[in-house]
This record gives sequence, C-alpha cells and structure tokens, in this order.
Amino acid sequence: MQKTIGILTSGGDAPGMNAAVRSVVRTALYKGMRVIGIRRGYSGLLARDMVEMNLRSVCDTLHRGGTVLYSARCPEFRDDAGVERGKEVCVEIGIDGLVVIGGDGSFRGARDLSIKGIPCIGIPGTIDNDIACSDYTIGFDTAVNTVMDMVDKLRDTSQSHDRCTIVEVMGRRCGDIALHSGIACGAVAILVPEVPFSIDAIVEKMQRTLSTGKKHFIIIVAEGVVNVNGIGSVQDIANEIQARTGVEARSTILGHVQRGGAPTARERVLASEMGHYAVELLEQGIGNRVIASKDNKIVDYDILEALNMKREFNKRLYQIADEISI
Ligand SMILES: Nc1ncnc2c1ncn2[C@@H]1O[C@H](COP(=O)(O)OP(=O)(O)O)[C@@H](O)[C@H]1O
Ligand SMILES: O=P(O)(O)OC[C@H]1O[C@](O)(COP(=O)(O)O)[C@@H](O)[C@@H]1O
Ligand SMILES: [Mg+2]
Repeated sequence: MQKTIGILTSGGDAPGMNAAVRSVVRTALYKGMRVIGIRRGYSGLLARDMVEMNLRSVCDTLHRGGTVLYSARCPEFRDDAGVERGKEVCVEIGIDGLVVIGGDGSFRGARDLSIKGIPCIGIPGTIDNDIACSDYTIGFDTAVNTVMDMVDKLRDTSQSHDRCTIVEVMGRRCGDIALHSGIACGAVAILVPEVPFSIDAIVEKMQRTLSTGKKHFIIIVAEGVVNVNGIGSVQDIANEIQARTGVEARSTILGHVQRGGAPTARERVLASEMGHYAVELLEQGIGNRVIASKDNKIVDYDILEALNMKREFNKRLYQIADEISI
C-alpha cells in the first residue's frame, strides 16, 4: 500500500531547513510515497493548513534561507488536548509518518505525537546547536558564518577607534554560536550560559593585554547570559568595561540577521543526508527516532533517549579560545 508522509518545520527557522524539506520530498517521491507539506509547524497541523507536494514543489529552494513551509511556535501543542487533536488530523488525512524539522521543543511535540501512535522522525534544525544527541544541527554553521562576517566588519571600526566592541549573539540556553564565532573572530572573552565568568577577570585580562600593546577588543556574549544573575544588557557591560579599563566601548545586538541567509555548503549536504535518512526509516516502518550527526556519520536515536541526553559544552574549545586570545 502506498505510504503517505507529512513534513513540517517548527520553532525558529534555520538556514538549511529548505534543503532538508527538499531531500525528504524528493526521496519520498522517488520511493513512490505521497508527501503532504504542513505549513507553520504544529499550528498548521491543527488548522489542516497543508498541501500535497510534487517533484517541482521544492524547485529553487535548496539555496534559500528561511523555510518554504513557514514555521511557527504553537502553544496549544504543549497540552495533551492539542497533541490529541494533532493525532486526529494525522489519522483523518491518512498520514503514516511525520517528519519534524526543528529544535528540542519541536522534538517534544514529536515525542508526544509518537506516544499517541503517529510515527515521527525528528531532524535537528535550529541555529542554536542545542540538540544533545547531534554534534551539529542544520542552521548552526550558517549562523556562525553570518556572525563571523558581521563581527569582522565590527572589528574594522573597533580597530580604527581603539575600542572594545561587545557583541550579543543568539543562544538562550546554549553558548555554541558564541563559542564558535568567538574563536573565529578572535574574541578576548566569550560569555556563555554554560560557564561561570566574572567581569573582574575580563577587565584584568584586558589590562594585561593592553600592557603588551593590544588596543582594540571584541567580546562575544550569548543572549542567555544577559539580564540574568546581575549581568545587565550588553550596553551595561560596555559601560562597565569602559569605566574600568579606560577603553571606549560600544555594544551591538546582532539579532535575527543570524537566522537568515543562504545556507552554507556544509548545511546543504548535512540537510540532504538527514532528509534522505529520515525517509529511509519511515519506509522501513521505523518511527519515533531522531536523526543526528555523530562523529561525521548520520545516525538515529530513540526520541525519548535523545530528549533525555544532556548536552555537553565543549570546555576544551572554550579553554583554547581563552588561551589564544591573550
Ligand atoms: N514540551 C512540549 N511538548 C509538546 N510540544 C512542545 C513542547 N515544547 C515545544 N513544543 C512545540 O514545539 C514548538 C517549537 O518549540 P520551540 O522550543 O519554540 O522551538 P525549537 O523546536 O526550535 O526548539 C512549540 O511552539 C510547540 O508547538
Ligand atoms: O524568533 P524569536 O521568537 O525571536 O526567538 C528567538 C530565539 O530563537 C532562536 O533563534 C532559535 O531557537 P529555537 O531553534 O529553539 O527556536 C534562539 O537563538 C533565540 O533565542
Ligand atoms: Mg530550541
């Protein structure tokens, strides 16, 4: 019997989601399945906002940021009643399996739907890189490259004025964007939610480097550390650094620019592989799994197991960043 699979993108959009959608659609059609594209994540599922996909539905999308299926945050899906309605829609439409491209929140929704009997496969798509079971999530590489481009521009003006530039990047609970862009941009300090830090230590480090002739500085701050534990906004940090070091300081919040733009080649390849793998699983009647990239291999985990894993912050990379920015 011909299988029908549903596909949706959920949570914050991420560059490369389109490449994953394209891969799922083309692989499924190649294998003789039907594909229903569900718009705006779980909201679209509940609203029956969906369209049947054909080979041409995903033309000219591989290189585009955002998601052609649109994305949303759907509060109703956090309640059992919402998930129950979602299950009923899947049964009514005849969806045999659902591919959910999103982050940890979206996977919780997929887990709940799976428990109700709809086989779901999660593909990690979020710029945050906060999926514990996967070394990389779709969108992270592009976001880090976007931050790098922006901070390189900020460095030009920071250098010209002997300033300290404090840059806030995205990542509420995960400091990976800050860590990787901080290394790539030679930040003197990287502030992340996973590692305690002190402004005193940063001031001291800046004073040491000032004494060896350094005159301009970049500090990268993950959004997850501002406005918590007495740390104010990035402008407050800038004011304090300026008052205590005498170096003129400016702050910049990069914001949603980090979520847009054409996906990098790495992202497109990763998304294509993961999308293909997801359909292979559903073809074999396997559901309730999360696809992951582990040691450069595409693998899958049980969705409950994946959600219970604890993400490990790369302390070694953090230490390297600190040691080479003196
Ligand atoms: N605990 C949960 N149970 C069920 N569904 C959830 C849960 N958390 C999030 N979701 C669903 O997933 C959507 C996306 O989650 P969110 O955390 O905003 O983004 P991401 O998936 O990128 O982490 C939410 O709007 C909601 O519909
Ligand atoms: O789109 P919004 O509502 O402004 O959310 C911003 C948040 O979304 C993200 O860009 C991505 O997070 P998710 O992948 O969990 O949705 C975070 O880095 C940021 O904190
Ligand atoms: Mg998330």
